[in-house]
Amino acid sequence: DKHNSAKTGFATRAIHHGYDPQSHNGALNQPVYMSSTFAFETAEQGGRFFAGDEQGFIYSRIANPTLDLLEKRLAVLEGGEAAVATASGMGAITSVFWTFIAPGDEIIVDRTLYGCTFAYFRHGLEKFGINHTHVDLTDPAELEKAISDKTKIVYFETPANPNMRLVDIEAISDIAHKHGAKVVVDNTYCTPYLQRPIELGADIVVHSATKYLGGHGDLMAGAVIGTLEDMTQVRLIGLKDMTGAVLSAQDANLVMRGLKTLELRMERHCDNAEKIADFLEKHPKVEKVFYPGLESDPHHKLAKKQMDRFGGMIAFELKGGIEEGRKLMNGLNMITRAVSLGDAETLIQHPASMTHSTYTAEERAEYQITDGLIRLSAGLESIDDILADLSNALDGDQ
Ligand SMILES: C/C=C(/N=C/c1c(COP(=O)(O)O)cnc(C)c1O)C(=O)O
Repeated sequence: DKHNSAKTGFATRAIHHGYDPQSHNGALNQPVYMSSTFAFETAEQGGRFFAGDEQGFIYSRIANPTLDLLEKRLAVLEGGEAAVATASGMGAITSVFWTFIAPGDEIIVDRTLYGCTFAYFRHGLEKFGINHTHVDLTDPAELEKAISDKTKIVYFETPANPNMRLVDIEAISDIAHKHGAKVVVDNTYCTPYLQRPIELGADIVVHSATKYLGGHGDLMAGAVIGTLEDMTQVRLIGLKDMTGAVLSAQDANLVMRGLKTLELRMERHCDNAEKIADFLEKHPKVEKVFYPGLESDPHHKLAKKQMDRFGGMIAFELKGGIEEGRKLMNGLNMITRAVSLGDAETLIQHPASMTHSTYTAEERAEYQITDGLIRLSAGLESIDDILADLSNALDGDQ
């Protein structure tokens, strides 16, 4: 229909792509197919669907019409050919690796990863004889040194959760492709509104749609975007047989509702984060702020090159380390002490003891996740209220 073209604007595609109300009794909102299985017209048709000789819905662990529309939208927004929706971000990540990796394969992963992704490599894949090497991918020369023709996948987040380090997607992809490795980028922190790794050379993008894409803290979901060939394998091997991490039709519908305001929300997340980062950088009790939008940030130049704006995530350290950090977090009234990110509510947490507690203290030190680091997800509240809450917690009499 008229909105299938990738040439329309981001918000138009997020709202209209792949759906024509006239094909659904005029229903403006897409129907939610709460159906686990699908009827075949004839026994022969069922056989043709299973054999792949004819396209049709069989069973919702394989595909579902509601998920199909979400997947079409995510693919067109990320600039990929196809997508697979999953029940969580970890479901997306593990479905990719279980599809493409076998014992003896080598993978190269960045030093800084979300805690459970780190645990999957360190305590999961290692049990199955997959050799993974942590490389500081913020320096492409380090990848050049570590990669070999046995390397199957190069994996990273940019900006990295939680310390906001950036990886040059184009430079890393060039090196990885010289050795025949697939580049998998976790684009959760940016969303395709701010950054499109496939346009920069990545092969596969994964998301925790639990975060900005859903955007209202009311669902768990994930997504994988890439070529039709790769996504067909992720669907039929990784998702169908290896993880079963199937997203419900109801939550797929909620993710699509989130997508309709993604452009609006990311603009406000960025507006608020820029003001918060500026406030923190100027505050006498703050030791260091990690935000790619700050001129002082070592990754600022790369951020301007590969990100359209600088995102809603901030990391910072107070003078006096985690003791002062805990006092700050406990002194907040509106800003919420909670893990996760990308919600309408501004969230604050302590990675070393929470989202990244899967690392040992030595690993955290080695992978630049300091004990004093605080992570803040800038929400959509009125900025004056956010700054007043932070200011009171920093300076107020506690
Ligand atoms: C509590 C969860 C946090 N993060 C999660 C996360 C996942 C995993 O996504 P599910 O939680 O499985 O949807 C994947 N990729 C990235 C960059 C993430 O931040 C958190 O950091 O606060």
